[in-house]
Amino acid sequence: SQGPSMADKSKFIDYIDEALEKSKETALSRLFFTHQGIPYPVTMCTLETFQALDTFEARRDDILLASYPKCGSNWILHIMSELIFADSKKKYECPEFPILECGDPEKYQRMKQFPSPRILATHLHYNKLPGSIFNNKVKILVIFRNPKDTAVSFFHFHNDVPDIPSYGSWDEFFRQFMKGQVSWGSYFDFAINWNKHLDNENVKFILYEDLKENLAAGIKQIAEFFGFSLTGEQIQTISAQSTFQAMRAKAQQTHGAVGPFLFRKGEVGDWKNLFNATQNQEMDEKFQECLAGTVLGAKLKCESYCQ
Ligand SMILES: Nc1ncnc2c1ncn2[C@@H]1O[C@H](COP(=O)(O)O)[C@@H](OP(=O)(O)O)[C@H]1O
Ligand SMILES: CCc1ccc(OS(=O)(=O)O)cc1
Repeated sequence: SQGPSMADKSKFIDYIDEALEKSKETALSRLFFTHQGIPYPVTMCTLETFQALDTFEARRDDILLASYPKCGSNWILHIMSELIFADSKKKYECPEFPILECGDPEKYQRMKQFPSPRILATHLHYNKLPGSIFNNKVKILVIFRNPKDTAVSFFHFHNDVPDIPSYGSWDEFFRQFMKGQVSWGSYFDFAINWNKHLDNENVKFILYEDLKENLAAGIKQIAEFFGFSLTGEQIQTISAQSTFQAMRAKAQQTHGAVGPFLFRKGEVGDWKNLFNATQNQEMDEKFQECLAGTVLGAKLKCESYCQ
């Protein structure tokens, strides 16, 4: 690849290896701690880091990628680093674990030294982001995926990665997902919260399923939003390097032991393999209750992807 070499993600791999090591000793019943009403995994987040997050100093040219877990954050991270490489010819180094709220409390001090543009990923609800993001008018790309495939991907992540605490069954995971008793809380609360801000001038929405349908078109939109001017050929090159197959082939090299699980199947509609009719109806009703008639409800195109 001529790109920013995800092979140089050693910080990512180190951090994940450490989290997996902690996970080995963590039973599911002890996985979460609650902060401001939201459960987070103790293997990834700490109270001290949340407190330090208030001191994080955003920059106008930071790139914030916001998503609920399993909506494709590693995909978008890769695309962004390729875009930066194409624009600047400088390899994007990933100097910290990219999820803003994960890591040790000193990371925000270290981040002051990193060159712009910095790519920050987050699973936080809009109203939990540090104020400096808004004060500095950081551009935010929000990635959503239909809730049914998101739940199925989340379940597999827990139950397939050997060191991550498993759920007793899909039915058990589904119950907890619907109650919001999973890492980073309820998909639907996350969605309701972000829905109110999708029209903000610094916020751009992108749908996982749309990217799957037309990757080049999605990458072009992302490039335009962040002000990168790329040729059609550059967009095509990045598309070819960002397909599921291309990323999965390098997953171990780029993301370490967890790589093949982070790039598991990459399909739309996998939910049909696990949802039963009752679960399907329950999620449809929850969707209606939380998102019917909203901007986000329409943008998720559930009539195409969740029915
Ligand atoms: N290039 C790509 N194309 C399509 N899906 C991708 C992808 N890269 C990652 N994904 C999918 O995004 C999900 C992980 O999201 P995250 O990066 O936020 O943890 C996984 O879904 P599946 O478990 O359904 O395969 C993964 O396969
Ligand atoms: C161990 C629980 C866990 C860890 C990481 C998660 O999200 S992400 O893969 O880092 O996006 C979710 C749950």
